[in-house]
Amino acid sequence: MITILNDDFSQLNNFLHEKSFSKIFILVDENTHEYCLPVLLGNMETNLNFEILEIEAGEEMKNIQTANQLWEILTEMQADRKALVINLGGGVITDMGGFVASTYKRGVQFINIPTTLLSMCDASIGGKTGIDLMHYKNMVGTFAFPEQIFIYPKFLETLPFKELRSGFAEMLKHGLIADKAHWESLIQVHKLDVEAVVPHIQTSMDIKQDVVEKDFHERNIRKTLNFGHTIGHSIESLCLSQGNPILHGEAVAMGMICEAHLAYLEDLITQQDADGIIENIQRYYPYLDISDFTDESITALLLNDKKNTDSKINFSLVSGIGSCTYDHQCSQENILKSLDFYRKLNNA
Ligand SMILES: NC(=O)c1ccc[n+]([C@@H]2O[C@H](COP(=O)([O-])OP(=O)(O)OC[C@H]3O[C@@H](n4cnc5c(N)ncnc54)[C@H](O)[C@@H]3O)[C@@H](O)[C@H]2O)c1
Ligand SMILES: O=C(O)C(=O)C[C@@H](O)[C@H](O)[C@H](O)COP(=O)(O)O
Ligand SMILES: [Zn+2]
Repeated sequence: MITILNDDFSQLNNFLHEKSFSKIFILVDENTHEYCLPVLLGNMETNLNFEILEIEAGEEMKNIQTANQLWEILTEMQADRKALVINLGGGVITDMGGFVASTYKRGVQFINIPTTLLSMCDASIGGKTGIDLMHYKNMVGTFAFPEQIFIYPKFLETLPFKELRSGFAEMLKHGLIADKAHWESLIQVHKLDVEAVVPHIQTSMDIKQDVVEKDFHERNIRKTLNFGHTIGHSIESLCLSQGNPILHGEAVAMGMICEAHLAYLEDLITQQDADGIIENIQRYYPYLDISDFTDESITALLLNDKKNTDSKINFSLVSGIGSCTYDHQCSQENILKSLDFYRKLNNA
């Protein structure tokens, strides 16, 4: 269940009163510790004891070493099965905290309080938890629903612009795969800021939730939420492995450009639709330099995508503005052409 919090956090306090948790563990990173934890603690009313678990910020932390440290801390603090983990942060915190909670003692309850646009609209919803493995994205994880998701849009007021723009990419994705009207209202945003995006959060949340309700375990339609991610994740992984991470939404924006062109090459959309998608994404996202990455290095990562079957790369590709296919196998020639298309945009 998703609740938009009032300024007094009463819905969160009611939730804490109604359930009989033994203790609370609040997971934050250094930034959400500074900007969001004081707001939470200033409004949280509970007689339960709580501990703060802090990790460094960034995708580089979303790995087994951090998970292990958190499992060890929970053990040392004698967290029992009635403990509650509160994930207060962006997608790194909700992915990591959900993973740690859903595996510790075979699962303790957790709630998500997302603090980035990306985690409000996407990462905190849907129960995909996980960590990266050898820079491969989200390779180890669980499907585990949070008990509740509490959204407090005012957290966005301290979010850096690049992070806001990163989250906007997942919102654009929601429009492209499922709701043309959402896409069309998003591309009316000329100045990307908190005021402009907040009115659109609910629609994005609804699209994500609706897809997840139909296919929690990603056996079919949930794969559409991966539009832009097949190529996007491979570039995100390569940047991460070079010690030069890019933001998830930046990778998804780049991936959506390649995959929109790929959808055109595969006769799924018209050139006009492909161009419209690409030009609009380019309005918000600067060109991402992929000149360091060879076709071979990108293909090697594509071959390990989680959607693959029988050693075949299965793409989720838009089939119009507001609709999306999945399990679409493309010719190798077209995949490479789509990368080449992106490289040439640098000089266009
Ligand atoms: N599980 C899913 O369904 C799902 C969906 C989309 C993305 N993801 C994952 O989410 C992650 C990206 O999430 P993200 O973009 O939220 O990144 P993030 O968690 O790294 O947060 C981005 C940055 O913003 C800071 N921050 C967070 N809230 C803040 C606030 N209110 N004010 C100031 N600074 C703040 C963080 O400390 C961090 O530096 C990736 O690992 C991606 O794979 C998961
Ligand atoms: O919820 C989903 O399903 C998604 O695919 C949402 C994506 O935006 C998100 O990045 C997710 O973490 C990707 O999952 P993965 O299974 O491709 O790692
Ligand atoms: Zn994503």
